[in-house]
Amino acid sequence: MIHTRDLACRFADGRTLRFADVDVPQGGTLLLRGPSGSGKSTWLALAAGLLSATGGEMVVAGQSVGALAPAARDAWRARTIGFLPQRLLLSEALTVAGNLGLVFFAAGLPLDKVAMHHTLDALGVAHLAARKPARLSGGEAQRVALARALLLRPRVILADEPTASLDDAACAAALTLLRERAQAAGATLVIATHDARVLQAVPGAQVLAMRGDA
Ligand SMILES: Nc1ncnc2c1ncn2[C@@H]1O[C@H](COP(=O)(O)OP(=O)(O)OP(=O)(O)O)[C@@H](O)[C@H]1O
Repeated sequence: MIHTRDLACRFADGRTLRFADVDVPQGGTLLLRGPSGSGKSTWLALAAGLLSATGGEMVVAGQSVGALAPAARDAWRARTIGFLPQRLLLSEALTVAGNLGLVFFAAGLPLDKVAMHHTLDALGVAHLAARKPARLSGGEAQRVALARALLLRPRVILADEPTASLDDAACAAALTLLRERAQAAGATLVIATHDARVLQAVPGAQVLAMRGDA
């Protein structure tokens, strides 16, 4: 679940973004919509505890994010949030398995090779475990990044522009995959997008429309 009240973020230069309240039940889907610069990435960073709100409250998976001390926030994020960034940020120096292994390291958990295999297998990419990211297709790399986001069964999945630069067929496939996997895990799904196709492809989702009134 995600719940916000009077959420605001003031930057060092004095500009302030204010966000409308949301109440998303566990397992629900929220679309963050708005033009470039309207605050979608900022909202995601607040939800992940990567940025601190300067006003209001944000509760994610039962935790008031602002109430966590920085070190506790890192551990909480690693165990609670699955992040699918726009640029997938796979380490080119590591294999697919190595990239997934970093998730356990970040969460302070022992490596679980069985969970890694199951998660990759559920996304149809277990056979790529020994490959380096440079040898993956765009679609394969996105599945690997999604596997990395889902690995610890996060309560919340944050996806930043997951359909940017995808053609219509790939866009539909990516959204179906994202929703299916979120549903299977019972995770709350947040998709930040300015892609009009996403709104049609995710009927019934809550929408937070941002105007960018910084
Ligand atoms: N550190 C910062 N200091 C000052 N202003 C900032 C800072 N970070 C972001 N902003 C401003 O806040 C606004 C929202 O930025 P944000 O990246 O959240 O928008 P966005 O909707 O994700 O954009 P895009 O779709 O282009 O990624 C923009 O006007 C941006 O310039």
